[in-house]
Amino acid sequence: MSEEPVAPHAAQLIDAARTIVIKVGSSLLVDRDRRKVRAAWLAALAEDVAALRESDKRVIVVSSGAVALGWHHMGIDRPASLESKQAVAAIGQGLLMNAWRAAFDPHHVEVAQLLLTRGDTESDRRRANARATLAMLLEMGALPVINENDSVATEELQYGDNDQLSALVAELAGAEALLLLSDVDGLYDGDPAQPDAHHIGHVPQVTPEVEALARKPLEGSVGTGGMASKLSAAKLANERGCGTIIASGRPMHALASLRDRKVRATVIGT
Ligand SMILES: Nc1ncnc2c1ncn2[C@@H]1O[C@H](COP(=O)(O)OP(=O)(O)O)[C@@H](O)[C@H]1O
Ligand SMILES: N[C@@H](CCC(=O)OP(=O)(O)O)C(=O)O
Repeated sequence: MSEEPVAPHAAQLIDAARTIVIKVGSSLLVDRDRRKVRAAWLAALAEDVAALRESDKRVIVVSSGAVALGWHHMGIDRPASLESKQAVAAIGQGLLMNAWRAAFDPHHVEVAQLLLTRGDTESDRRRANARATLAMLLEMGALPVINENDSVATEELQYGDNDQLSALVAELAGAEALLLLSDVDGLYDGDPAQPDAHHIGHVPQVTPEVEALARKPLEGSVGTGGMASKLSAAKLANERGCGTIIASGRPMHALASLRDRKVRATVIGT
């Protein structure tokens, strides 16, 4: 008699990994009403990341938020053109790094900004450079906080969104786990806002049927790409042997709760 396979929990993937990439979306970092960083939330995440590092894991952060922070800071409407997004990103990126630095200061962790464009991971020479810098930062004990170089990346140089970037960073770093912290606790078989939608705990492989579950991003959301881009990032990471977790970063200490198996998530590709 064959036994039903037990779905792996996200905590297992994190425990087994030596290197973990954590992607934080704009919707988590930016308080839209107060038009600034959710500092208390970020401080709680920093505490969890510091604990993860203490358990001998190498951690890399991919952080969104430059565009949303820049635009909120300037008190303007959401920018529509590429140039205006690039301009507000140049304002927001500094604010974003200030927030990460303030959050990690109590833990005596140096944060290191790394801004990448598509060209940095497409050419062999530049990929090798980025990989070497990343390895050196980790050796120094710094916490790399990576974002797309929004202010210079024109369309042909763009990754498009940070979900894709985080999968490429996972490859650069040889990570075994990619954690996509979002405003939703994983993949659903329908609109997650509807009570009849079911949570999917484990996706062994991103097939076209799985991809078809992703719905269009909501009007007015600060995130980019929605669930479709998370699934495509997961597929890319899986192809490189890196398991992916989509989890909610909404609650305080979301990472610790995940490690303690107090919350659910979607594990993809293991
Ligand atoms: N099948 C689905 N399951 C879960 N969430 C989905 C699905 N389809 C679309 N979504 C949407 O994807 C959103 C997460 O993506 P996004 O807004 O880009 O967040 P982030 O800022 O974290 O990158 C969720 O808020 C949810 O509304
Ligand atoms: N590089 C952009 C983020 C783009 C992006 O993918 O945003 P999100 O969907 O919130 O992860 C920024 O810092 O604003």
